[in-house]
Amino acid sequence: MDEIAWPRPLTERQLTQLEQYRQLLLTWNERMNLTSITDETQVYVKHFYDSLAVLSIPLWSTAAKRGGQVIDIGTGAGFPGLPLAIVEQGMNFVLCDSLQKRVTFLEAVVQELGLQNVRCVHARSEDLARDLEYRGQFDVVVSRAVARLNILMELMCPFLRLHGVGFSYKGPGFDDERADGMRAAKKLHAKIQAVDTYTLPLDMGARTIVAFEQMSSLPHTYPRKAGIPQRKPL
Ligand SMILES: C[S@@+](CC[C@H](N)C(=O)[O-])C[C@H]1O[C@@H](n2cnc3c(N)ncnc32)[C@H](O)[C@@H]1O
Repeated sequence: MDEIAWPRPLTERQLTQLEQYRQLLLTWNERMNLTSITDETQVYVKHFYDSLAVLSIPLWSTAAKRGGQVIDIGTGAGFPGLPLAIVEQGMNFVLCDSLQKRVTFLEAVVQELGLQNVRCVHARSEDLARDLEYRGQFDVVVSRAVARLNILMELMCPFLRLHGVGFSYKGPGFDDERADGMRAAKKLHAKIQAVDTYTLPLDMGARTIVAFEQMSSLPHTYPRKAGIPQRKPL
């Protein structure tokens, strides 16, 4: 994909791993529902470039310097966590999804690409956040296309260490989520630190990443039981 100016220059090895990933995605997509995007250029732009867009946000580097533990909530076919793990091989990634078949696919990709820095976990994030091996253990939490911000923050914040940073990937229309997101942030002791809107290469649309920081420890009542954050958003 020569025509793409990546958020950071990629090595030949990273480009090869992305291409291997694309091919596995398309092959497995024939027998399970992983993505509706199958055109080569669109996979590169709407999945790979979009996943890596966070690398341009200064808070990513700050959080990465503090420590290298990252979790992706509702990763699906691996976005944004897996392209990030390919590029940030010095950081450790947990990819979490509640659907077993997607986790099986991710494990196959991780093995095929020989990635040493990725662990795949089959769980609902509300349950995983009660496990002390995961709760409050991450410098960075990422998530794309899982829920509205006020719901999502309740799923993401419990994984953050003090001053850890969450990055929520949104479509172009974030404005209607802003007020609800701010209200949820307050209850969760988090602060929205940056809202970064960017345009995908080749005019493939606008996207937004919302970055928030965990300012003090999260009340133990969060997250509420699985399903409640979605039914009764903060
Ligand atoms: C629309 S897909 C998005 C997948 C991927 N993040 C992307 O951007 O392509 C949402 C994914 O979140 C997962 N999911 C939804 N709620 C979840 C929860 N509470 N815990 C873990 N995974 C969840 C679903 O199984 C699904 O794979």
